[in-house]
Amino acid sequence: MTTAKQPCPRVIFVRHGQTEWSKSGQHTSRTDIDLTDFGVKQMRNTGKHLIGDVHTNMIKPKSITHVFVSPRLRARHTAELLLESVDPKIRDQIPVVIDEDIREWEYGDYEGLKTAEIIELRKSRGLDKDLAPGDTWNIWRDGCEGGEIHTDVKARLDRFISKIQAIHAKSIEDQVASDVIVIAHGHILRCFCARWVQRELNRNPQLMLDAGGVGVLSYQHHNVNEPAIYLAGAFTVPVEEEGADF
Ligand SMILES: O=C(COP(=O)(O)O)[C@@H](O)[C@H](O)[C@H](O)[C@H](O)COP(=O)(O)O
Repeated sequence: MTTAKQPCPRVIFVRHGQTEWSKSGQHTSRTDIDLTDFGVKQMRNTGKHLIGDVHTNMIKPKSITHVFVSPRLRARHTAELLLESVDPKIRDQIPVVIDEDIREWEYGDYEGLKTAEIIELRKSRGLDKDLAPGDTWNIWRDGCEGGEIHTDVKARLDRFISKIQAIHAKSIEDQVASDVIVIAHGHILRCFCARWVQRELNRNPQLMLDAGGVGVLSYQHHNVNEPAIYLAGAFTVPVEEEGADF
């Protein structure tokens, strides 16, 4: 731990922009669909506001130490759009890593289905008949047939989080700013936030994230052993006089 006045390392996570299936509510994991035209506009605009050198930009390009991206096209396209307005001399120095550990929860047999359709499918297969009245399929508790259950997701996310925390530990030691950007999907990013603060994934962590949504994780007391969800993370006004440029 250090008391130096470097900004505390952060993870800025972004769910990819709108797709036809995020719009319709179909479960999308391996299906490699692209953003809609609106999704493209959404993420280009988010990039301009989020990343830049004026005080209203939350992320300064030089502080970006890594960008981790899900292998799916909608996430990779979002990454390109977010970084589009960064000076190419800086952008070319930023490691952009495609990482399988942050791919979407594998939905298996439920790929492409809406929640109501999954409930019907399971009923037709004789599943869930012992549930209490009003209770239905719940991905957290029940997982996905032919896909992943919460323990699979937990294992890969814990590995992913260790990679980020090693980058951040080094940046604290070197007393340099470090923003890691993670671009992925609805379920996996909610799981990622839950695991960041050591919550189990066998129940709904009750977090919301729309397509195009942005959130921030960091550490209390500038200490990688104290990961925290940064509730005011997206507020762009500097919180201390030092380093403020207005
Ligand atoms: O497919 C999902 C996320 O993938 P991506 O669009 O690549 O981020 C899921 O999050 C579904 O979009 C979502 O769970 C589904 O629409 C069910 O919604 P709900 O029944 O309201 O939880």
